[in-house]
Amino acid sequence: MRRLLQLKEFGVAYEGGGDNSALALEAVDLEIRAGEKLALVGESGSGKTTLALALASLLPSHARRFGTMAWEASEPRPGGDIGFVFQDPGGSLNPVRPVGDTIAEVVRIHRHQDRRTAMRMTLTLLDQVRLPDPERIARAYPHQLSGGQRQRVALAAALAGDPKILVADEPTSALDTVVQAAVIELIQSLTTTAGMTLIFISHDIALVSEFADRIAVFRSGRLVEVGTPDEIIFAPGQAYTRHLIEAHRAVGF
Ligand SMILES: Nc1ncnc2c1ncn2[C@@H]1O[C@H](COP(=O)(O)OP(=O)(O)OP(=O)(O)O)[C@@H](O)[C@H]1O
Repeated sequence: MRRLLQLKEFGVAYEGGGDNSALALEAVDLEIRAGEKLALVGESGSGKTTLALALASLLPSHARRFGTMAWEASEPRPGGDIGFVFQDPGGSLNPVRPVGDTIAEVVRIHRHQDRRTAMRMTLTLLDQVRLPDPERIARAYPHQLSGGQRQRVALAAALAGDPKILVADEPTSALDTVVQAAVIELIQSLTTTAGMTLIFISHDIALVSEFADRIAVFRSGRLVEVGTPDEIIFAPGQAYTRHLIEAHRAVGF
């Protein structure tokens, strides 16, 4: 697989008041490959979201980056080259606009289309994320949709810019198990078909081992280990990874 990006000694610190400059990521060496499904796992606060935001150049202004992040091609544009799906789909949908308008705006801006074409492409996107009756969904406001429908709409909005990379940050943790499985299957098949790189953030190592090409395990801002699901699940090299797996076995994995 072609290399997309190389991180070397990469880190991020959020600068607070006084000496409170907290290291959210530290000394990360990681290669990301074009078209792979890379899962970032680790407990809350381990730096997964910080890494995703850094990749998309979306870190807040009080964050300081160090080390190197070298893209093979030109640095991607957030919203266009990189699409984001968050845990709470409400965050990427405007509560006072029909969802179709939100998606169509992304199509207009990033695919340079006129209004009419953008709306037609929006209906196609809603169909691709397997929402029945796209016309009706496009006219709906976010609060009129179920959690699973909202997450599919958020996925359509993330795909609207025709991204090369899709970052999904705990996209299913607010959904029930059945809907969760369907949304994951959808993300997986859409990214595979499009040859898109998927960066999937989760604290659930069992969940990601079902579909990821590689799993990167983070703890306290450091990359603990990275490998294929077989390597990570059946031959973890680090005690922390074993602990994450045991924690899942304890609840029936
Ligand atoms: N905007 C911010 N300003 C200051 N500190 C932050 C900010 N965002 C994150 N942090 C801190 O950086 C560290 C890493 O947080 P991050 O959100 O990247 O972790 P995470 O692994 O994605 O966690 P979670 O699974 O809970 O989303 C944490 O200590 C967090 O408190």
